[in-house]
Amino acid sequence: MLLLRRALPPSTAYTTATRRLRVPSRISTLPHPHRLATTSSTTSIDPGFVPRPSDAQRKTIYALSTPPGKAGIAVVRISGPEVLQVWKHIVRRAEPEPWRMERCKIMHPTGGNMLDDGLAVYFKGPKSFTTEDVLELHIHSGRAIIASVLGALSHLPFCRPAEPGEFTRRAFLGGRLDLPQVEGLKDLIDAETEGQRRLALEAAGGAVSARFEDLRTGIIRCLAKIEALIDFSEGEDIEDGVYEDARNDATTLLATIRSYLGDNRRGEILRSGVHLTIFGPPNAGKSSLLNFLAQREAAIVTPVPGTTRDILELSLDIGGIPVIISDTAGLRPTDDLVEQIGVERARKAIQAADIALCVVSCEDTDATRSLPSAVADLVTERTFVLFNKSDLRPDASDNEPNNNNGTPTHWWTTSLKTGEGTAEFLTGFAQALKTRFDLDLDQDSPHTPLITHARHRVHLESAAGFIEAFLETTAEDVVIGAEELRYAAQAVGKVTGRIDVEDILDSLFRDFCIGK
Ligand SMILES: Nc1nc2c(ncn2[C@@H]2O[C@H](COP(=O)(O)OP(=O)(O)OP(=O)(O)O)[C@@H](O)[C@H]2O)c(=O)[nH]1
Ligand SMILES: [K+]
Ligand SMILES: [Mg+2]
Repeated sequence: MLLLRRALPPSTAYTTATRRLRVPSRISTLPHPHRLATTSSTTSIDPGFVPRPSDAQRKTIYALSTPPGKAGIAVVRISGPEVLQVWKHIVRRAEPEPWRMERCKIMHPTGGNMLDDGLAVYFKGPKSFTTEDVLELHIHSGRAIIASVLGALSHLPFCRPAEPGEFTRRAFLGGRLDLPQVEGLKDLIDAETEGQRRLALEAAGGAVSARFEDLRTGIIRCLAKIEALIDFSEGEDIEDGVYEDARNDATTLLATIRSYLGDNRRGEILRSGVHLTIFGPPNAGKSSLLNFLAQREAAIVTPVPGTTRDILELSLDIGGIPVIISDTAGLRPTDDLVEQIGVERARKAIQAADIALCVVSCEDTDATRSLPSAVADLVTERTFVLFNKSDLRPDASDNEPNNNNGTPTHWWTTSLKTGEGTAEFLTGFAQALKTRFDLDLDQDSPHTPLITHARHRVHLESAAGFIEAFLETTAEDVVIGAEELRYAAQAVGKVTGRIDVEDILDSLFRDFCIGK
């Protein structure tokens, strides 16, 4: 069978028979050589696809949408088909005017007692967050009030408490949000730095999805050309050069995907944080540096070499960039079993880091600034160097560090004891990180990284693989070529959660310029 040529993940398996039913009739009446070739018994449903439950199965859900505790207001959100019933039972008024805040008494549905004096707003579906009818109750935020309102809702048989993330899930299922927007929304709530906020806002607003969708449509356009060649042989009913056109399109698309993938993981790093490992010989001042950056006594600092054993990890905001810093044991040969384990862990942490900062005491280096042998070999193009304890060697030069392997690196000189050079180090280091990861947070960068989750990278890599496979086929293999493109489109579609190639293919096919 033709499709066995490449091992395909089961999720991309495709039922050609069902697919073909939706191709426009004037085309499907023609012979399809690949109809026989690509029949498969597996279904085309992606494991990530969640069928939309019917309204009958869908209960009305409620939850407190603000953090619990004492505050000015709390918002209880209710979503589902019975929202107007909820209104009737606990606000006890005529039907609400949609999207208008109303002052109201919130009543217990069975007893006659009033629970709070608050505000309510009704969002009529589909113009709501979940696309269902939504009611928001703005009440005073206090434990007893919140408990009484949630308790009252639990008395309504058609309501149940929402599961974690269920409002957003319904927004996704209702088509209000696609997957990058859901991810963006979560990242936005989790954002702790300016860079994270901007990146997440872009995703939540749909700009990221639009770029993935452009890519997917581009692949499908290319596929439409190949499909046309299958249905009409070139030169007969169809313009010349269509095959070449499709190949050129595919080459451009591949270059675009490659450019997205070759982003040094900027988006993922900006979202989840730069992993920075501090390393160096014992007593260089590594833990002192961690404490200086954290502005608190997070790590134990003593004059005893070998003080730090375990890795100590902290998350910090350095110039708008989230940085996860690891302080490690000083590197030296040792007979102490515990210290040996610490040194081993330090080496692993250096390897795993996005960036390493090698701290060396000015006392441990000479006028040529040769790095001690224990650390010189660990310097790579991802390493920055800090010469510390400049107060102990006022005569120290300011030469570039010499690691004997010629790797150029950024370096600074400080005294963490007197504070000399620390301000320059801080600004220089933040700038070096921005440059390193191409994170220009000060301007509205036109080249915001596209990939912010490992999931995006996996699907784009797989799409690139399929397009490459298409480019390896020849004009005689158009049937296989079309399948490769179809898989490529599906791989990109998995990023946004849209995997149905046929909808778009059909419409493109209809517009496709076929000779009269
Ligand atoms: N004179 C001077 N002493 C410093 C400076 N920075 C740190 N120290 C001292 O150097 C000693 C070692 O500092 P640590 O921060 O514990 O060094 P470390 O590299 O973490 O050491 P280990 O964890 O043992 O590998 C402490 O007594 C610090 O107070 C500096 O700039 N000048
Ligand atoms: K020490
Ligand atoms: Mg230490």
